Amino acid sequence: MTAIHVENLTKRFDDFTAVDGISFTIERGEIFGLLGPNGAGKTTTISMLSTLLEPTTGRALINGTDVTADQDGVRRAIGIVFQDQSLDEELTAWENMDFHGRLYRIPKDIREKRITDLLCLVELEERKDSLVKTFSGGMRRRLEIARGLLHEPAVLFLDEPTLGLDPQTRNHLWDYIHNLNETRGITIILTTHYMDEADRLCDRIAIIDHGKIIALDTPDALKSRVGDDVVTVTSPDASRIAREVTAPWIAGADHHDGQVTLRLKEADTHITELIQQFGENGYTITAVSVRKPTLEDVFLRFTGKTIREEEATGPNILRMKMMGRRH
Ligand SMILES: Nc1ncnc2c1ncn2[C@@H]1O[C@H](COP(=O)(O)OP(=O)(O)OP(=O)(O)O)[C@@H](O)[C@H]1O
Repeated sequence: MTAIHVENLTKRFDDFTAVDGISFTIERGEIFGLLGPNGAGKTTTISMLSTLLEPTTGRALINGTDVTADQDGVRRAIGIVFQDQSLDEELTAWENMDFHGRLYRIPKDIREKRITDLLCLVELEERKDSLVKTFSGGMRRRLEIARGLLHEPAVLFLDEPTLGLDPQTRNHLWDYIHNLNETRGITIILTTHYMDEADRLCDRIAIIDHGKIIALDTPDALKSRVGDDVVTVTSPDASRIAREVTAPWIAGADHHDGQVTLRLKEADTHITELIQQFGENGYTITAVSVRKPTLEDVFLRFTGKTIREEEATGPNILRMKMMGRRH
């Protein structure tokens, strides 16, 4: 059964195209990740899917309901947790939940039971009467997730769910999200620019760059598309190495940041031969590391850039500054 169907969805802000004709389908019960650098178009995409922004062109259906034609219908079917915290600091955890439940006109007895259940689910039941302003970042995120689930949505949107949280809290939140999906069968669509988050949580991932989907598949399939092992060489001669080193067992090379990333078939067998070639050609080598491919390599493979280089590009930073965004 299809939970989300997106066809040629596009969003333009004046002459700037933030989301550029993307199409994909998400099945019920999937955890689907939109992965990409800052400014890639992830938030704009889920803002359109959750009716907060009107698409410029294209179509999106949530549980069969069109996001433009029936906004109320879509809003009933979804829960949203956005990057910017939207809890009322001066209210308690319980009051924040209760207020949300009233907005959705959930009858009192059902509302109270669900609030109790959800506060237990996110392990905040003992703090239900504490003011939100006394909560840590992780506790606030958990409360927001609980609140997003109060009207029992079929689809939950999480925009950068662990942004700015410490690694331990991030790990905890991943467990909650996973658990939610397993026990309640909720379809989850999340945006992230953390590779490890996407890898660990998502059934499938769409990698977005400059408003376009550049790859879409399961994390394992994406990594296997990069194929082979990854050898990273740090060297002042990085660009020469990328150009000059060839062998039948080298599947490709990318040069970035004073490093060369070589994709090797069976690195264990060929690494000595490779290092020998470096010596013969007189390259200066500072460090060599060998590992299995990650989603970062997938991004590099499809865009020719690392996600960090992408984040640091001038136009993105300028555009965000002009918009007064916090990134
Ligand atoms: N209201 C707007 N007006 C003009 N440009 C916008 C607007 N909203 C977003 N953009 C631009 O559209 C592009 C995509 O932004 P979006 O927030 O969707 O990216 P993102 O992938 O979610 O990044 P982040 O990780 O920073 O949230 C960015 O270049 C952004 O500056």
